[in-house]
Amino acid sequence: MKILSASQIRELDKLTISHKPISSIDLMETAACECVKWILQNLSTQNFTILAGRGNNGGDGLAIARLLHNQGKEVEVFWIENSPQISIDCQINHERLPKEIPITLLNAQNCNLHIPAESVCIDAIFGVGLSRPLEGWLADLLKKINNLPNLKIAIDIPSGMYADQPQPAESTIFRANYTLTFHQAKLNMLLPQTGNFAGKIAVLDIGLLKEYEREMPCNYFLLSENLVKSWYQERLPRPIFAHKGTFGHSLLVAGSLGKGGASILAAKACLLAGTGLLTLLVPPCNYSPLQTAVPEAMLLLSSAQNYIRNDNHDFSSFKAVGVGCGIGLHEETQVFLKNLLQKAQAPLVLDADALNILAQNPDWLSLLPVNSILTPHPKEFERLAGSWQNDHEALEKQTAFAQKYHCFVLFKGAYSRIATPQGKIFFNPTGNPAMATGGMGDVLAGIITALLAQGYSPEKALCIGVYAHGLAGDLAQQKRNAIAITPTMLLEELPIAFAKLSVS
Ligand SMILES: NC(=O)C1=CN([C@@H]2O[C@H](COP(=O)(O)OP(=O)(O)OC[C@H]3O[C@@H](n4cnc5c(N)ncnc54)[C@H](OP(=O)(O)O)[C@@H]3O)[C@@H](O)[C@H]2O)[C@@H](O)CC1
Ligand SMILES: Nc1ncnc2c1ncn2[C@@H]1O[C@H](COP(=O)(O)OP(=O)(O)O)[C@@H](O)[C@H]1O
Ligand SMILES: [K+]
Repeated sequence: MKILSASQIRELDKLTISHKPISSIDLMETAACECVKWILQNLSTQNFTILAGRGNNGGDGLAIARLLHNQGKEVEVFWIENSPQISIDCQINHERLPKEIPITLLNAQNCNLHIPAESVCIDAIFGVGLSRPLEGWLADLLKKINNLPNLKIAIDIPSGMYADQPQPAESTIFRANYTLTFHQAKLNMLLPQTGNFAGKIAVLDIGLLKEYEREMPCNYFLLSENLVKSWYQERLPRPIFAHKGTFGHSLLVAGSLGKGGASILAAKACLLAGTGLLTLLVPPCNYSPLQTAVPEAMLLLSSAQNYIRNDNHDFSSFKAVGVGCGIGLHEETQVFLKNLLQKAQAPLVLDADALNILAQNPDWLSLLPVNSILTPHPKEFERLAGSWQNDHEALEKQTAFAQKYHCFVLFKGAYSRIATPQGKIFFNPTGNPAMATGGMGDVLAGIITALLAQGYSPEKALCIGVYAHGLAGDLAQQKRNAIAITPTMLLEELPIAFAKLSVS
């Protein structure tokens, strides 16, 4: 699914209104109905406080107030005089508001509000029409509301957040628990500096015409379950006469003294993600735990006791190579990596210390085989590509890096994003904060390597792997409503995540 800019969304709104038999006021009604449907399905609360502006986002808010009132909910409205202009559809919805709903006008002179603690606070002040940062009494009002303990829901986008522009530092933004957004998530909701303000995102379909969307140029996409399923199922069902050789032989180069766990996690993930055969190149110090924890894996041993060195092993039979989890930065390990980059015949996944070694030897980036996959977390990416002032600059750096070195760059975190050498960015919707525990990335590197070994293209292996990893993380988190999950808990759910992707 495309992540359009605010101006493209407005254009799509207009095209829908002019080509579909629907007026703008009816489109607003649809949007409000979808919000109310979501609220009734997800919350049992009786009281609602609506903060409405004077643009179309405010119009949505006033329509939501009416529809909630019609459902027997206790509703009160604060109408915020942010501008002398009132949009036509907002005015119509103001006139449609039942008299029983108390409405208070808030402006610079009168900006006191009291919201009962049990009331859900709905933000319909500004939508994608925000044209400048919030200032003065409006900014103060939002700060005051942000400090209240009430459950908060933003309509379309939290007020004060730009949809797709760099957010000025120190901006005041409504801090939502949930954002009910129309048609698609907006770019800034998926980026670390602004995304926290959106809370959990629910995308509501309001029937904007998809055929016009197809024509709109766009480099940003959100991975959808359907797309990932269709890619994953390209190599399913497994043939009846399949054998272990059918699904590729993976090599994982992982581990060092004190980091043997990384190789175990990556190895287990690689096996569960379906590699036919697995070999690990490890230092002898990790030998016994690995043989015990992962008896399915074959081992090649480094000639150095505690780290990996360049021993001129023959890697020609491997279909995919994952390198980096827990390998450390020993100079001989660095020589090994350089040699691997020069001789690699199979697609490569570079994670963790393989990336840190590259950051220490930037000349070697030119040795990266075309279409290699790099999986940095933000700190690792900063070491590779330099620091950034804001999320949009980080996005540009990620895109430029992938294009310059003709590689795939996964920038990990919430809404992990994948940059392709062609300049596209895919955001991943699965995963959750309970996954912020050490070793999660090792599991992911093992999964992606296994998918490459099975013959998926680097782009598809990466997208499927990231989506399935997050899905397994969601299943593990939901099972126990856990605040934190371990990589081992995620591994238990991995077969279920892949099973979900196997059915249409
Ligand atoms: N048919 C449709 O199109 C549909 C649209 N839908 C809804 O419309 C929303 C977009 O509506 P919108 O374009 O009217 O803009 P909106 O965000 O309400 O605000 C504009 C107003 O705010 C003002 N303003 C801006 N910044 C300000 C600031 N910092 N401080 C103070 N004022 C500021 C600005 O004033 P101005 O910049 O002109 O001074 C103007 O008055 C969209 O998010 C969705 O919720 C749905 O109903 C589906 C159908
Ligand atoms: N808040 C979050 N939401 C979604 N996914 C997360 C979150 N925090 C961490 N993850 C995922 O967990 C993994 C962490 O990887 P990484 O930082 O490399 O871990 P490690 O180096 O400990 O193995 C990434 O795939 C990341 O996307
Ligand atoms: K809003």
